Amino acid sequence: MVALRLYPNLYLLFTLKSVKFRRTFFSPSSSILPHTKPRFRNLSMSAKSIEQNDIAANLSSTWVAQEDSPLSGLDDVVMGYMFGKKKATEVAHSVWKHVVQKGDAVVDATCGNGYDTLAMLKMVADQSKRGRVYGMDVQKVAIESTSSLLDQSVNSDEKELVELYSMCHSKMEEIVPKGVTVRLVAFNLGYLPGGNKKIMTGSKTTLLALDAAKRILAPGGLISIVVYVGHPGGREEFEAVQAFASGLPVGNWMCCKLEMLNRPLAPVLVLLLKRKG
Ligand SMILES: C[S@@+](CC[C@H](N)C(=O)[O-])C[C@H]1O[C@@H](n2cnc3c(N)ncnc32)[C@H](O)[C@@H]1O
Repeated sequence: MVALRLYPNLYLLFTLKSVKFRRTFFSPSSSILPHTKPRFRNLSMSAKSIEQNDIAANLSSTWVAQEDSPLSGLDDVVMGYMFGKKKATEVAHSVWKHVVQKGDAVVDATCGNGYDTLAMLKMVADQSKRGRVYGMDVQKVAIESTSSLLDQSVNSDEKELVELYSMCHSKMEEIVPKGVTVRLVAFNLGYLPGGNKKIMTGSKTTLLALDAAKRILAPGGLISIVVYVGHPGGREEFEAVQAFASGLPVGNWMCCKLEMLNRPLAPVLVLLLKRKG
């Protein structure tokens, strides 16, 4: 039930898009994520303010998944993104949480300062010590930065689950042992924040790495790519990623992107889900 007072078009459009996102991308009937069963406690909303931010706050507090739902939290972060309050990387982390399980092996293809590596480690680490994060970056300084962030943030048992390599991600198959089930390969493209902006990912190696990721990814797994279009070469790289994603066979892959249409320089999140066999 939706109570419309002011800005009815905006309100209604938002609601329909949210439903569409949930039903198409995380359809409970989908074969890729059988453990996802979205159940929503309360779909009723009331617009008490004419301010867009108030509407956003209203929506996020009322349109919530049940705490025991595997999709708990994802709606809020997607709505936060739509209202300019959450970044593409935050949406990416939230999606990862719904795909990655404790004990999984995952790959951080662009470690940078280690924030993604740390987020992945938290998702896979448990008492069993089976989880693994394979992280890589072409820059040694990035690997050092990642290692230092892990030292500050996790205990030595958890850190042991991470393997860091100073190398190009196009060679990821050389470090992930054959037979390991990789649930997530994540790319956060571009240059190292606070580092040398001339050293950045490029279309050619990114495409090679995406091909490698495709080969090592387990059915039901996810390739997540945050693409920055605002720097020189960024738009071309985005187009290469988009062409790669568009060419994946629909029988085996579900591919989508999250893009701000009226902020052409904002990062774009591209998600490639490999269907289960
Ligand atoms: C935007 S940063 C990654 C941010 C990082 N994930 C984080 O959480 O801080 C992009 C990184 O990609 C790295 N990079 C560039 N080309 C690469 C390549 N061919 N293989 C692996 N890493 C690469 C850069 O050195 C840079 O550190």
